[in-house]
Amino acid sequence: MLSVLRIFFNAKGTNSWTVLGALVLAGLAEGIGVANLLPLITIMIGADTDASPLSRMLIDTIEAVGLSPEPYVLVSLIVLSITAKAIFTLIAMRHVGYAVAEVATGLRATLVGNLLRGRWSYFVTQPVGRVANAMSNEATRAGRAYQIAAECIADTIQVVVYMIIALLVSWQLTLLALLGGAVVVGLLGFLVRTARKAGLKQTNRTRYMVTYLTDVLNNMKTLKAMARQAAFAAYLDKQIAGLRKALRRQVTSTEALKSFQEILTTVVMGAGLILAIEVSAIPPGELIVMYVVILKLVKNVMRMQRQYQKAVLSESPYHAVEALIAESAAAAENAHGGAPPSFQQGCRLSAVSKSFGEHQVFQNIDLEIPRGEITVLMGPSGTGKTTLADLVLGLQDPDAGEVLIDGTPLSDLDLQSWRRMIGYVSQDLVLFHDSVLMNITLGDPTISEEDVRRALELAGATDFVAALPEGLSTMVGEKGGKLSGGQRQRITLARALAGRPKLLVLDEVTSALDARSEEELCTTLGGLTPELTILAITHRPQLLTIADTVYRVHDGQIAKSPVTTPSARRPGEIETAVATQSSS
Ligand SMILES: Nc1ncnc2c1ncn2[C@@H]1O[C@H](COP(=O)(O)OP(=O)(O)OP(=O)(O)O)[C@@H](O)[C@H]1O
Repeated sequence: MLSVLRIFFNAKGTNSWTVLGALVLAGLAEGIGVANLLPLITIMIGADTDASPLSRMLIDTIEAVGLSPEPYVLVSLIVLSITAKAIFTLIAMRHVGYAVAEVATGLRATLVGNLLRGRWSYFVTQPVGRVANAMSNEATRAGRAYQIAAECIADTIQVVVYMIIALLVSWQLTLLALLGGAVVVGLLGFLVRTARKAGLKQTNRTRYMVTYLTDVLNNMKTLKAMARQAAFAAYLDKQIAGLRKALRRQVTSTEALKSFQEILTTVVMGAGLILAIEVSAIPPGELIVMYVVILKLVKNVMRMQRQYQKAVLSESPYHAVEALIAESAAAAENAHGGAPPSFQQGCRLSAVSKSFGEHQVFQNIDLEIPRGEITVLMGPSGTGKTTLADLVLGLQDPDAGEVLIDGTPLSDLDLQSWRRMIGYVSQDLVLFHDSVLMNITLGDPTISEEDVRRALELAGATDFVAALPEGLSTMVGEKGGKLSGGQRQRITLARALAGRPKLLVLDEVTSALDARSEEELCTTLGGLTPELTILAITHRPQLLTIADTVYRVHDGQIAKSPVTTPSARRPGEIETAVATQSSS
């Protein structure tokens, strides 16, 4: 029950105290209505109204407000009370309705915010499918969990109200009824536990399945090309079978609870009635009212248990989203200073060391990226070139040493402003499933169509974009699948240039281009300096022809490669440099 209360009171964007207040008022109103049945029935059967303390108390109250305890007064009171109960319940559930939407959207908004603020190192450990599942399926179920928690609490309040009324009529019979109820609840408790397990299984299986499916879809071309779908399909079938079993268990356990409750309640109530008639000396009027009250009480206890079963069934998605929110909040990017960045001299890495776990990528390295020049990083695969770029972008933090921008540590600068000064082309040629235009502006309203056309021109993409069926509005397909690798590369370069950056960071920007396009692009890039500063990572020789400085990354160290500036370059120098790096 604690977990249900936690969901009810902790869910953000809800007005749980108002809901609780309205539910308590609804419970009280219903209590007054039902309690008035006692004097009504007592009068109707001509029994002594003084026989029960509750009956006497109600009649005294009615007389104290100047009314007489006539049947029409009592019936009117019952009608008024039940109407009030319905209105208060409606008020509570209207709030719950709003809250359900708030919980589902609030969880999503918090999760998105946390993920966007998260460290890159955290993000790369997160399967996309897990996040997608949390955003869609789990958040929706979590919103519903709030509603069920509220309904469960409403039922609990009603149980308490009926218990008080029953106690006022006969505490002995009430205790007997509660004992019977507790036996039924206890006997059927295993069905609640089964439902909880089935709910958890559904949540976990769905998460695994969506995560796995996302990976399969991302790699569909490779799987199809080599006809390797069979193993993946078998794994998915297994997960689907597990999910089917969990869903079947949920329905079976909820239906079984309902049916067993009905049987056991009838037995307990029957036994209780016989006991009351045979053993107790309760007057008939009171006995009828008592039966009505206790029947209601037991029914409410049973409904409360069914509602509780539903609540535990739906608590796992709520907790799953909460766990992801807490995890992503803890993985927020380190707080940086708020100093505005400038880029007049350039960027420098000073005595930087960086490890991933036990694996030391760099130890005490220095690197200069002077403003207005082209700095190229080369070296064998896996030696840390991308990690170096990530340090400059602030996506990774150094373990020791500093990244300095115009002499100021990056940790003192406003990181977002620094990144707004950068144009970045990543190694992955993945585009958004959207138009060419959207893929270039990334939704930034400050980038004009003029900026886009200029960027396309610089990236050598104007002609092929113009030839697309709908030009800039052409949809590029999933991950840009309707474009060739080279075309995607030009779009990503245009995207990097569209925001008129001060520093361009290019990770293997020519890898998908043919020799002629690569040469053309290098000429274009050479022409962008000195207005623009370029840090480029490459395995290919062409970029070296325009480089001012070439660094070779190797064995945790970085060294200036003996390649001179373009103007002083000797024949064969580039070929030697490339041969040295690929032989490492
Ligand atoms: N987030 C990470 N967690 C753990 N290890 C990582 C992470 N990122 C990179 N590495 C490791 O750090 C090393 C350097 O990786 P990096 O991607 O920087 O190499 P690279 O020189 O750019 O390689 P390539 O030329 O193949 O792109 C590799 O051994 C890699 O496995």
